[in-house]
Amino acid sequence: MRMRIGQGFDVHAFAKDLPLIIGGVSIPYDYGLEGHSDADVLLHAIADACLGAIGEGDIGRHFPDTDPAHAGADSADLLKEVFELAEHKGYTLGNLDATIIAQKPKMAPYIAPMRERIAELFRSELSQVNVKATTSEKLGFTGREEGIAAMAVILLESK
Ligand SMILES: Nc1ccn([C@@H]2O[C@H](COP(=O)(O)O)[C@@H](O)[C@H]2O)c(=O)n1
Ligand SMILES: C[C@@]1(CO)OP(=O)(O)OP(=O)(O)OC[C@H]1O
Repeated sequence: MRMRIGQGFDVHAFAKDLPLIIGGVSIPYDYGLEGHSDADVLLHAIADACLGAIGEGDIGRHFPDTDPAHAGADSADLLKEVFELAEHKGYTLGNLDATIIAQKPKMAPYIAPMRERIAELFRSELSQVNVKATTSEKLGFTGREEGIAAMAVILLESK
């Protein structure tokens, strides 16, 4: 069996009057995240991890933020395309683990639906996907509630 590991990291800034979508799940909150796409910071970190594992660069290379075609894109569609690239190379998901770094809002109620959505996008079992959240104890840009960061590690397997 061949195994490939990848890691990803992403940050988006909060802005008023935008929807907050993380891990493909809409979270009711006073602020959303700014971006060229729907700014789903978690799915972007996971997409970068997946692209890293297959040696295919990063999300900005595949979906440039200068391309109007991706304006307001649903990041689930972008991640689906990224994983299809991995599938074409013969890979399936081994497992993935991700962390959302956010002072607010509380992610705990949304972790289960995020895992379900991500497992669905990777055509995998729930047990292969783990999502965590942490504050940064009020330190740094996440602590000042200026934005949200996410990181992900992925293991892809091929027979
Ligand atoms: N935005 C967040 C941040 C954290 N959590 C949950 O709270 C636990 C404690 O967080 P600390 O940063 O104080 O260690 C953490 O383990 C998460 O379960 C959360 O739901 N949403
Ligand atoms: C996803 C893309 C493309 O719409 O735009 P953003 O939503 O700004 O997100 P980012 O994490 O900067 O990654 C790459 C982009 O090209």
